[in-house]
Amino acid sequence: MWSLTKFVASRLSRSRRFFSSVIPRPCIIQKRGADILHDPWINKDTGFPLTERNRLGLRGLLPPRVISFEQQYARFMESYRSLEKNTVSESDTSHVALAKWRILNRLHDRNETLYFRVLIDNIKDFAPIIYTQTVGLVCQNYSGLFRRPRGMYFSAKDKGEMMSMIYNWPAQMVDMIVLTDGSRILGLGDLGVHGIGIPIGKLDMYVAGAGLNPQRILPVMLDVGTNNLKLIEDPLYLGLRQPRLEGEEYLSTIDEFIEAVLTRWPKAIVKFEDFQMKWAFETLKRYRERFCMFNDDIQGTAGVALAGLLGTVRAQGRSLDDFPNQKIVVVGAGSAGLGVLSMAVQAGVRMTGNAETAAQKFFLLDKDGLITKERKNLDPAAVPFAKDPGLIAGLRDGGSLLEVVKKVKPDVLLGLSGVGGVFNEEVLKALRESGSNRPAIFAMSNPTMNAECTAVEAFKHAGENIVFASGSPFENVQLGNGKVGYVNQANNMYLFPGIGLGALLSGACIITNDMLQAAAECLASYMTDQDIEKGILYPSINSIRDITAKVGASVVRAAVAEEVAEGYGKVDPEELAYMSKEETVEYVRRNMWYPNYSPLVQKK
Ligand SMILES: NC(=O)c1ccc[n+]([C@@H]2O[C@H](COP(=O)([O-])OP(=O)(O)OC[C@H]3O[C@@H](n4cnc5c(N)ncnc54)[C@H](O)[C@@H]3O)[C@@H](O)[C@H]2O)c1
Ligand SMILES: O=C(O)C[C@H](O)C(=O)O
Ligand SMILES: [Mg+2]
Repeated sequence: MWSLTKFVASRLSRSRRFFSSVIPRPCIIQKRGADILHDPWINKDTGFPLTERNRLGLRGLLPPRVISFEQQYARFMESYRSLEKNTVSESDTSHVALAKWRILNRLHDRNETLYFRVLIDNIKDFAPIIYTQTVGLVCQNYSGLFRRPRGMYFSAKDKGEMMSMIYNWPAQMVDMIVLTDGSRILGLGDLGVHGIGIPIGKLDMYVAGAGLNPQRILPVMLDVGTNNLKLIEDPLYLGLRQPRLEGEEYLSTIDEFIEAVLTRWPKAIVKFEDFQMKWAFETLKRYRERFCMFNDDIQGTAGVALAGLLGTVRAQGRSLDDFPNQKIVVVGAGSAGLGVLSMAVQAGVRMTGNAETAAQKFFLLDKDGLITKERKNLDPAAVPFAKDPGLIAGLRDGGSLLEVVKKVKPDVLLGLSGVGGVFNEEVLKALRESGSNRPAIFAMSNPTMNAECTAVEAFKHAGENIVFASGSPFENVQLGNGKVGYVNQANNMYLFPGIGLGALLSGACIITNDMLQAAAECLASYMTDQDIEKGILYPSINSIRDITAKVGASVVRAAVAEEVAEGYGKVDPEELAYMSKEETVEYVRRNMWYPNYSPLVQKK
């Protein structure tokens, strides 16, 4: 029972926590001298004050002048901006993007505090470089760019050794692991060990967007081989040059890794990222009831898309209850497309109470065209969305996207196919004729070249009245006469930070559908009617910490309501349950790490 004494004690302990987060906490270290300068977690470069230089054996190892954090920051930004200015006329955009990534990565390797501060303050400019889209290019060129390892690598050759290997990670605690096997990196296919760039980029977004402590995150590559022949034949390829493990061999390798992780850090959250569809679904089914994990491509994407679809209904001037009447054509029946449809159906069922009709207005296509009940060898996950061919006259199994758009006359066209340009001029013009008062286009495939269409193409061919969202960033489109076609970035980056932080701070033992649903609904309700009328479905990424505080709090509250919250640190589930909505947001906000130089104290 919740007692008054406990209540007062909890308030006191909360205020103690509050004060301790304002006064910089000392960081206890065991290193000394040059070792400190080579450790990006604690290095301050020329920012070490003289007292610390004396105490830590740094005197003489640095130029004599002490440069303040603000000066270091300004100096970095100046060199970054001058690179930008000097390359503005270069036609090779990928060369410029990689140069920008390199300059940020060098800082990341040297001084994490400064790196994360510049990232947080300039997230809108830097997210497209350290995350989607440049991260795709980085993965494609990984062997050439590799200088210094980051994260951990477990391979098929490490079977039997993973339990001891996990103890090689230098940090005592890990809160969040992002794991990939490199088999479906963005829309770029199997990139093998080069896919490590994705967990690194995602975790950078966790630190910037959710305030996870960078000393408690771990990017992991599970190298089970690659089926990309070009990589296997490349003598400089850094991964295993063998075909991917399959079947039981594959699953037992993942099992071994998971067991090792949970033995060392039983409360770590594991986010699965960019696994090919069969393993994405299989591992989610295998693990989701056993420990705190989620699949970002299936579940994070679904929440962001659902928030955008609900925003679209509002942008069309309809009531939210009208959502189940939206005709939605989804192109791509993979992990992301099926994840989106499943969550949209769950939302429809909640609104109508009718499971039979909830999927009726949703149409699904894969590389072989429209999926109907006549489809042979249909993946079980796609079965609920297979249409009766007689539903609309002229619809047939394998029907092309153009045929489907002409016959169905959808309100929404949503692409998660990984194929650039499939929303071509004809398709977009057919959507314009659909009769929807404000059709929406979600070209969600990444990176930019894999987007189903560009923003300019969408506004040009489907009309100026559309709502547009893409997975990778595009500039807003100038429509003439001062009118602007707004571009939204429908990317799971809006939700995974909040899902992860909410799971961590509630101490959830698993991540439930209700927690994911709460996250999506929170994001959907973030936007004002004025923004939505303009076609703005998602907030600016500049507000990512505020979004994450609210999303994270809704995840915490859902975890408590479902009784899967076990508490975090000294905050027990009862205390979580007692918090009001606002207090929960405050609790999440207060637990976000923020980059400041801490006084370093050497352990004797
Ligand atoms: N914006 C986001 O937040 C987000 C999130 C997850 C995935 N994605 C992107 O979505 C894409 C797909 O990811 P996934 O995990 O579902 O991949 P997947 O490989 O599991 O599925 C791809 C699907 O597209 C279908 N397809 C291929 N060519 C097609 C064509 N010409 N027409 C219609 N369908 C076609 C395939 O049959 C398959 O069903 C990737 O580009 C990925 O980057 C974006
Ligand atoms: O990585 C992204 O930008 C989103 C998504 O997880 C993807 O796989 O494309
Ligand atoms: Mg992904």
